[in-house]
Amino acid sequence: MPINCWRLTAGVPYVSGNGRVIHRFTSNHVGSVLFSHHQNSAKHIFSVPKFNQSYSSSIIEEQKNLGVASAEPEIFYKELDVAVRAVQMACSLCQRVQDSLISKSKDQVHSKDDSSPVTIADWSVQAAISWLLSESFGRKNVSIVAEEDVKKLSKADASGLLAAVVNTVNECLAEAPRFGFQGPDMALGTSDVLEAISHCNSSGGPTGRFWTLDPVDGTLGFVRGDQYAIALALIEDGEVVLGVLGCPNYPMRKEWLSYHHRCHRIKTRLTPPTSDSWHQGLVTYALKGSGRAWMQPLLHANKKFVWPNSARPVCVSSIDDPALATFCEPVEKANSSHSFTAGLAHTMGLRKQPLRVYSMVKYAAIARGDAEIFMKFARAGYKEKIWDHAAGVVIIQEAGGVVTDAGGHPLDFSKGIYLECLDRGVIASAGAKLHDKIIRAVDASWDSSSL
Ligand SMILES: Nc1ncnc2c1ncn2[C@@H]1O[C@H](COP(=O)(O)O)[C@@H](OP(=O)(O)O)[C@H]1O
Ligand SMILES: [Mg+2]
Repeated sequence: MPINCWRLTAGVPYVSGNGRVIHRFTSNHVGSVLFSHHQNSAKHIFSVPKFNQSYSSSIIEEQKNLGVASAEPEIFYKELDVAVRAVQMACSLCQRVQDSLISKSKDQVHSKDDSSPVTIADWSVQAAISWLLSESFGRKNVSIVAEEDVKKLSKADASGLLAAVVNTVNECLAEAPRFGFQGPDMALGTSDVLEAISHCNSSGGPTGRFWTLDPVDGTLGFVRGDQYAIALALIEDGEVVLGVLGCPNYPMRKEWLSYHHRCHRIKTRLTPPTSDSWHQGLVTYALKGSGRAWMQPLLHANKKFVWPNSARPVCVSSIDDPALATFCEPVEKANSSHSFTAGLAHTMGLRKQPLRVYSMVKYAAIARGDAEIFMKFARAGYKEKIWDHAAGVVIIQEAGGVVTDAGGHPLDFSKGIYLECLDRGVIASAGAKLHDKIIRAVDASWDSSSL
């Protein structure tokens, strides 16, 4: 018998120190733990982390009340709980940095070796989430594939930048108790922050459990004061088992998605927020196999996070007539061919203007029913990264939608950091009928395209 399984007995609840039921194993769970390769998962669940357990138990109860999960995905409740609260914290961090970018100077935007933009928010979110996951589950149990590394931060001339990152991480972690985490005993030092960022150096693969993190997806949108997302997913044996997307500027009304963020702010002022605080930003999430996806508003300043934090289920659109459907795509034509999608739209009879939005907010838009189709066709040779899709894929699927490559195959998260073998592009849609039409249209147009 694998270590740590001695506590497992079918049907017997594990009761936390405060007497609340944390986890009730069914015989299936015993089986899945005993016979999976992940003996650590038992330890993972039963170890007493440096983490407020009342949140763990309350998510289970609240999620059951909300009907989020049937029996099977129960095993990932704690991971989901931690992931949602960590992404909430990251949203708060990013909002502060974006506000300062907009109101102060643009010299806070830096270039990576590949010339793509990066800001202190990218490194700070990666450090903060890495630290929170390690504190919650134990450092050696946490493997993360993430976008940023410390190359630029470690250069001799980057001391100011590094100090700003350390400061931002500590500001964020100072808020940990509000989100149900125990913060660090004392402020993290430079080496702690660099270590937390570098810890995200997993390269994924077909077996085992690892997180994917895009700390600021759509950095271009972020620095332009527009849409961006924080994307965290958990992958086990190549399958995405949970996804969380923080969308701090996701507007209440879908029409506002295509406006510049400044315009959205003006609109928000014109239409005052309602009492349930959905006016700006949300976190959307799903557990694989639960048949439900959820969204909840960002936590208001000074409020304490309490599940379910006004969560509501989200569902894809029921529109299956292309003439009524909206498709969304990247803002930058360098990231996806606008001319190819315009041709597809024409072939399929899509009449509406495309909704062009930065980042994985597009996945949230499909899951919430604000648009029916998302298409991305990158230039030949570009390899999609797993952190740019994992969280969004499971959220759309659990909200009732479909995500495949252009050949109709599921995206394969088991091949390392890239979506290797991706056939031409990524397609997400609200349902099978629309999906089939897109795939047929791609087949009909591909050979005459320049892609
Ligand atoms: N040439 C390219 N082709 C396709 N995708 C690209 C690209 N260059 C960057 N990207 C990816 O597109 C993401 C932005 O998505 P979108 O274009 O939908 O806003 C980027 O995420 P980051 O901003 O996290 O680097 C990056 O991963
Ligand atoms: Mg990205």
